[in-house]
Amino acid sequence: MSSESSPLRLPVIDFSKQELKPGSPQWDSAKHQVREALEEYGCFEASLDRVLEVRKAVFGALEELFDLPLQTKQLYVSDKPSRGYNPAVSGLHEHIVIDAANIAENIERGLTTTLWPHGNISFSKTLVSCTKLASGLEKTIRRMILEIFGVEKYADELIESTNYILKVIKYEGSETSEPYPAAHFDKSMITLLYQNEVNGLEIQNKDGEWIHVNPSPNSFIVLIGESLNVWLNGGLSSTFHRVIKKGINTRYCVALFATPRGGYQVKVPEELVDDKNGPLFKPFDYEEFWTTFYTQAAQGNYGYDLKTYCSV
Ligand SMILES: O=C(O)CCC(=O)C(=O)O
Ligand SMILES: [Fe+2]
Repeated sequence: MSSESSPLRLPVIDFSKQELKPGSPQWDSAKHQVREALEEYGCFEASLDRVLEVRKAVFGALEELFDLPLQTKQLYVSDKPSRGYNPAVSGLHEHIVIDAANIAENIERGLTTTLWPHGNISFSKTLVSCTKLASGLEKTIRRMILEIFGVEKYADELIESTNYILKVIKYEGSETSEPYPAAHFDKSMITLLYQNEVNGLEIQNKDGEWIHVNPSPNSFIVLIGESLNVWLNGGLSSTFHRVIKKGINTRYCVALFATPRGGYQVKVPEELVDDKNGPLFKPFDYEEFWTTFYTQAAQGNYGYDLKTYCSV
């Protein structure tokens, strides 16, 4: 297995067309490309021209946010673990995680007025529009994937039981080549990433090669998480990825994790199970998994994964 970054480009699939409606020729063509990209790379770039209208504002807003004094950023707390403000890890990486970010109020009142008590309308508007674009795109992609597996009848139920978690990340300039985060699978169903011009993300293809991702300014990077892998009874691999940021420029990234909502039982559909292929996973509740995850982590087991948690 090579650990070198390869100059390969991820497939780019265009989602900009307004008439992208299920059943239309444009839809079927994009769906076909999604299938091929996932088979080959387990990942792709989804281009959405509308995001260019907010690009400058998004990274301006992130800069404004992370430039706030530490004491101000620390005011944004959450009663759920790993949500809220997380200070710089080894001085290089800090992030803020917002739960149920598709509800505008959680950004407008939950985040913005905590950080700017007198309000900051342009910050809220920018983050809300970016989240709207990303969650809309995620729904389209998820529906296509369900169609590919012939289980689209579950699309509404699955999408309605989604918690969209927004994570905004700053990677400080440094010359280190240590991966952070280290190689991992996301636990989400699908993750969408939108970054500034500073690269660093690498994804591993099915041959074990690390591909250095160099996305276009109008592209979201689409990753498959472990929840979707489990729900499809192992039918789709999740994307193994890491970040190695080189150079002194600051990298900003917006990550939208589409995760199952707590209280919803994620269960492999009966259509994906037959006499030959039994269910590989037991039904699970995403938030209960995290409770076990943190218990394991407290005992020193940091690599506990969702597939281990719910495998039959
Ligand atoms: O910054 C990135 O591009 C990816 C971050 C990531 O993988 C994560 O937060 O799970
Ligand atoms: Fe990740």
